[in-house]
Amino acid sequence: MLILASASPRRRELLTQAGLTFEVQAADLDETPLPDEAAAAYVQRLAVEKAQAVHKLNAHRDTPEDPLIVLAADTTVVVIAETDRILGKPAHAAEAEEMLTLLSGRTHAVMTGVAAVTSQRVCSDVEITQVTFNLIKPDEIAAYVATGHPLDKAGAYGIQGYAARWIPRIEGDYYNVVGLPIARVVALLAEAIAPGVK
Ligand SMILES: Cc1cn([C@H]2C[C@H](O)[C@@H](COP(=O)(O)OP(=O)(O)OP(=O)(O)O)O2)c(=O)[nH]c1=O
Repeated sequence: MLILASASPRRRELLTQAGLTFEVQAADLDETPLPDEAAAAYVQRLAVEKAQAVHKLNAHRDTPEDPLIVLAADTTVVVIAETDRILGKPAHAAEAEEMLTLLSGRTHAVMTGVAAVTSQRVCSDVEITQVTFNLIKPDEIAAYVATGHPLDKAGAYGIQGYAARWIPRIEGDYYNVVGLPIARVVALLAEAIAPGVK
């Protein structure tokens, strides 16, 4: 039995699109980075913690005939400078405007940590996609933030929506930017169920 430990409608859609059958049960965790935690380590740790929390709550449903496997992910936008700047979901409109101003006219990394947890093992990984933004005018940023769409998204934008008009290229997995690197997830699930079998 597969459980997706996520409240994200995008993750649900992508997993369905890839042909998997699953239940959904969101994990509720403190998402504060540890002091000096690198971005890749942070998203991987959160994905593992989400999957482990939901696995624990459902451990009684794990049987040899139908082993329980819990999948979780965490996506963050990272502006690489002297120190990584981690952009999670904006807390309010002013923070969304600040994030989009920072992303305007530069390339950033979108990192998604993914984890698959069974009673036997914890498998996890990080997928990274580089996303390039054109320069965005301040009035365009204000209008986009006013739509409300940036507020539930890491880095204050959704590549799958209106913001696509500012993104001339990406390098890497598109689905990773939307929140779930499908090909990586399918490989991770296979590894969690039967390690070493390709
Ligand atoms: C950069 C980007 C992020 N996002 C979304 C994906 C994630 O839903 C969200 C990042 O927040 P997350 O904390 O990774 O996920 P979540 O809180 O929505 O769901 P859960 O923790 O329960 O799994 O931002 C987009 O939809 N499009 C984008 O282009």
